[in-house]
This record gives sequence, C-alpha cells and structure tokens, in this order.
Amino acid sequence: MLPQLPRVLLAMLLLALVASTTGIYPLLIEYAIDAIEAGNMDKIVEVPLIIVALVIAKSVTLYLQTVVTSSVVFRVLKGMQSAMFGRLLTIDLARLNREATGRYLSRFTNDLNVVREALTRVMTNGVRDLLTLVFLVGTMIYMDWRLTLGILAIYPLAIVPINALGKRMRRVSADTQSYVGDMTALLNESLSGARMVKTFGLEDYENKRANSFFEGFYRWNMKLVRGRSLVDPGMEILGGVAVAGVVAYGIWSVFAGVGSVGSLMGFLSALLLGAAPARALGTLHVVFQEGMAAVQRVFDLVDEVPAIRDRADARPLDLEKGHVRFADVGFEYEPGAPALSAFSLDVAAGSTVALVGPSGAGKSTVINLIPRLYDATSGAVTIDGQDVKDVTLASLRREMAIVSQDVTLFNDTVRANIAFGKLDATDDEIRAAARAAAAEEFITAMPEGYETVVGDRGLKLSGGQRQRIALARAILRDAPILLLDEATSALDAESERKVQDALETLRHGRTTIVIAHRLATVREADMICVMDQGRVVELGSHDDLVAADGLYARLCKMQYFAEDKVEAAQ
Ligand SMILES: Nc1ncnc2c1ncn2[C@@H]1O[C@H](COP(=O)(O)OP(=O)(O)OP(=O)(O)O)[C@@H](O)[C@H]1O
Repeated sequence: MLPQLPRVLLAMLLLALVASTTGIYPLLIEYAIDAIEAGNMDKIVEVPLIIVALVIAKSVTLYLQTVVTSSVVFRVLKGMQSAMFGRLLTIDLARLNREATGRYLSRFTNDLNVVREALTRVMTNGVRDLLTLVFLVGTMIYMDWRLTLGILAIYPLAIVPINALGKRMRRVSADTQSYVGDMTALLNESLSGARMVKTFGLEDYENKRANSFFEGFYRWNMKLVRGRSLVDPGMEILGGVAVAGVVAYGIWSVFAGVGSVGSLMGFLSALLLGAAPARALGTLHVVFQEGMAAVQRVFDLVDEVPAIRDRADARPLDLEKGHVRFADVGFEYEPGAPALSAFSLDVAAGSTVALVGPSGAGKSTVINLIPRLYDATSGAVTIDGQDVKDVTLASLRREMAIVSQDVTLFNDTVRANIAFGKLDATDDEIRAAARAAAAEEFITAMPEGYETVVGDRGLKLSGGQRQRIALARAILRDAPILLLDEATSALDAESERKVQDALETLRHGRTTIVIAHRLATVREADMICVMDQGRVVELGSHDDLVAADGLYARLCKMQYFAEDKVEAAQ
C-alpha cells in the first residue's frame, strides 16, 4: 500500500470528516432537548436546519471517500496482480509445472477477491468505525467521563476470544483458498479436455468429480460463515449489558438530581450509535485475518526466487559460430530418477545432429537443457565454450529458435502469432517467413488472411496449419541455433515436402539439433546420436550405424521411423 500513501491519507481525511459528523449528532440531541426543556423556540428551528446541513455534508464526503478508497484498493490489487504475473513469467518451468494452471489462476481471481473484500472493509468500515467510536467516546467523555470509563472497561473482555477466532479463521481461509485453487484447476482441466471427455463418454465421471468439489466448496464456506457469525452476537450481548448499565445509572442520576434527561438521552444515543461500529470491528478483525491468509498465499508466490536466473556476474552470450557441447551432463527431474547420465555430445557449429531413441530415452530433455528450461544437475552445457549457466538468459535464448510438436499459438491473429518470432518484424518479413514455411497458401485462402484470429490455443486451425505457423515463427526468428522436435504426423504429403524443403533451407548454416522421427531427416543429418536411458549408445552416420547392427539398426528394422509420405507418394 505504500505507493498509494497520498491517496490513503486523503481517504483517511475524508473518513475522519464522515466520522466527525456522526460524533456531532449526540451533541445536537442534547442541545435540542435541553432547549425544549428551557422552552427556547429559536434554537428549536435552528436544530433541524443544522441537521440537514450536516447530512448533506456527510453524504458528499461519504461519496468522495468511497471512490478514493476503492481506487486505493484496486490499485493495490493491480500491483499484486502484476507482481504475481511478473514472478510467474520468470519462475522456472519445473516450479511452474508443479502446480496445476488453475491453481495459479485462482490466486489472481479468488484470492485477490478475498484481499479486496478485506482491504475495502478495513479501509472503509474499519477506519470509519474506529474513528466513529473515537469521536463518540470523545463525546461521551465530554458528557460524563466516569460513566464512559466504566463502559470502556467492559469491551476489552471481547478481545481475547475474537483474537483466537481470528487466528482460527485465518487457517480455515487459507485452506479454503487452496481448495478453491484445486477446484479451479479441475474446471480448467475438464473444460480444456472437453474433446477427450466427450469422445470417451466421461461426462458422468467428470460430473461426479466436479460435484464433489462443489460440495466441498459449500462445506468450507459454511465453516467460514459459522466462525465469522460468532462475533456479532457476542458483541451484541456486550453492547446490551452496557446500555442496561447506562439506563440504570441515568435513571438514578436524574432522580438524584445529578444529571439532566437531556444528558442521559445524549449519552444513550452515543452508546447506541457506537454499538454497531463496535460490533462491526469485531467481525472486521476476522475478515481481516481471512484477507491476510490470501495475501500470504499471493506473497509466497511473489517472494519465490527462481532457481534458474542470471548469475550476478552473468555476461551476454558471445556467439561466434554456435558450437554446442554437452560435457558429461547428468540431469534428473525428480531426485533419484536420472533422465540423463554422463551425456556427452559435440554438435559442431552449423551441423545437424539427429537425436534418435526409444520413448523416454531423454531426447526432449537434451533440448530442454540448451535454453536452460532446466539446469543440468552435473556436467556442463556450453555454447562456443561458454557455460550456459554463466551467460544471461535473454542473450542465450535470443540465439535460438525452437519448434516443438505441441505448437503453442495464442488467441490472436496469424500475423501476431508468426511475429512472436521477432516482435518488430515488418509485414514483408512475416510474409516471407510464411512463404518459406509453406504456410502462405492456406493463410491467404482464409477470408481474413493474416488477420484471421486463430482461436483459443489455435484450435480454429488444423494441426498441420498450426505446425507451419510455428515453423514460420522460427524462420522469422532467424536464430543461429535451431532446436526441432520433428512432427510425426499432421501433414499431408504435399505440405510435408514443402515443410521439409523449408526446414532444409532453414537448417543451412545453423547448428541444428533435431529429435528425428523420419528416416529422411536422419539421413540428411551430419550425425545421428542414438540415445537410450539417458545415455549416448551410438554415434555416427546412418550407414555406419546400420552396419554396426546395434540399437539403431534394430530401431530401423522395427520401423521406428515414420513412413516417409513424400517417398511413399512418389
Ligand atoms: N517434467 C518432468 N518431470 C519428471 N520427469 C520427467 C519430466 N519430463 C520427462 N521426465 C522423465 O524423463 C525421462 C526422459 O524424458 P524425455 O521427455 O526427455 O524423453 P524422450 O526421449 O523425449 O521421449 P519421447 O520420445 O517419448 O518424447 C523420462 O523417463 C520421463 O519420464
């Protein structure tokens, strides 16, 4: 809230004005009743006019105060959202993958909603109630300080139980928010997997799963409500005791001739006006604790330090030719389950290496380590002799383009999706890249051409079209290091030939590491690296490896490689 300090102070000032107008009422009542008793007609006309003026002043300040307070609250939320998103953008992939997407989304919506509620109530009701009480107590002391102190002695009794309840509610609220995160994750998963749910007839199964979450959501909320609702009645009882005490004392004092009916009425009205804010403050404490639980969840994320980040002394990558080398690299996603062990590979600058091996051999892992999506557990990955861990992430990633099988498109235009390869690309560059990726034809055939919006995750395009857009993006990037996960399907023979041609042109003069699924690709590679269980088991050209009659020869015999549609079509 610190950056909002001037606004916070303005809101407080307005609140003080609102509260002070409330504090004047009991004085007016005393003034009016005493005037009636004295039969003073002038003052009786005066009082209603003052009341109207007071109400108008109070209403205007109230309006201004609400707007200023909301602007503080929403600015604070905006700050939290952008801090959280900024952190999520820099956090490591491994950490990001540890929680379901829905759980992160929930922090932006549900948790912040709880924070909004708590902050608004603290800033508006909380401060207003507190100030109102201060003014009322001031008025009461002015009227009868002994009686006031007597009443104030009762209220501290409420602090201990309310505090204990607040702590409990903070825990319950944290659990509820975490639960809401899980529920959001389920909904997200279920809806984005709609295709699978429908084709496998999983509607009933999903329905049960979701309904059990809705049931739980109901139960958690009731737990919150049951706790929160304890405060009001408790405070009500205390307020009642105070009023009874004052009435008893007042009646005695009037009969004993110590006080006037006016001062008794004034005092009682101050007490009644104060009962509601005092009660609200009790509830507010609990709401505040719930808000703090949500703030905690947000800041736990914001304060995380990414494991993969620039070293303090990181320099930009000084790329000469693009010689990529793995020296004795070991890596594990989970402790005790090595995905790569003592993996060594030399990819000469400008050459193409094809990674081949059974499923789970570690091919994607090799590709992941180059842009530091993960960091090698042991050994080193170097580019032109510089350890990737010693250079800045931005300079490292700038030098490479990745085309993976699971293409990511954003719900934006075709043009924008290609331009992610190079944000400042001109229209001509974008068109040239699309042409090189054999994508221009289908793009221009669409009614809105490059301006076509591709839909959520690009779902309005076919798999092959998505692939070609991703390829155009990589071509546009024009990076010296190319990391490819060759697509196994999704293209017809005609497009496949065009894409293969485009890839061949693209590969020319660039260091390329490709997870190969086609015989044509491995044949064209300068070297084939056959992997199994995270190790290099064979290295050489197609002919050498067939002659060696090892794993590669076996893979070929087992038809590991996809049918080459281009050859098959001829
Ligand atoms: N994010 C992850 N968390 C934990 N383990 C992982 C993760 N990704 C991969 N693994 C494990 O690491 C090993 C190597 O996986 P990798 O994806 O590199 O294999 P691959 O050779 O690319 O397989 P495929 O050809 O099937 O894509 C596998 O045993 C896999 O279970």
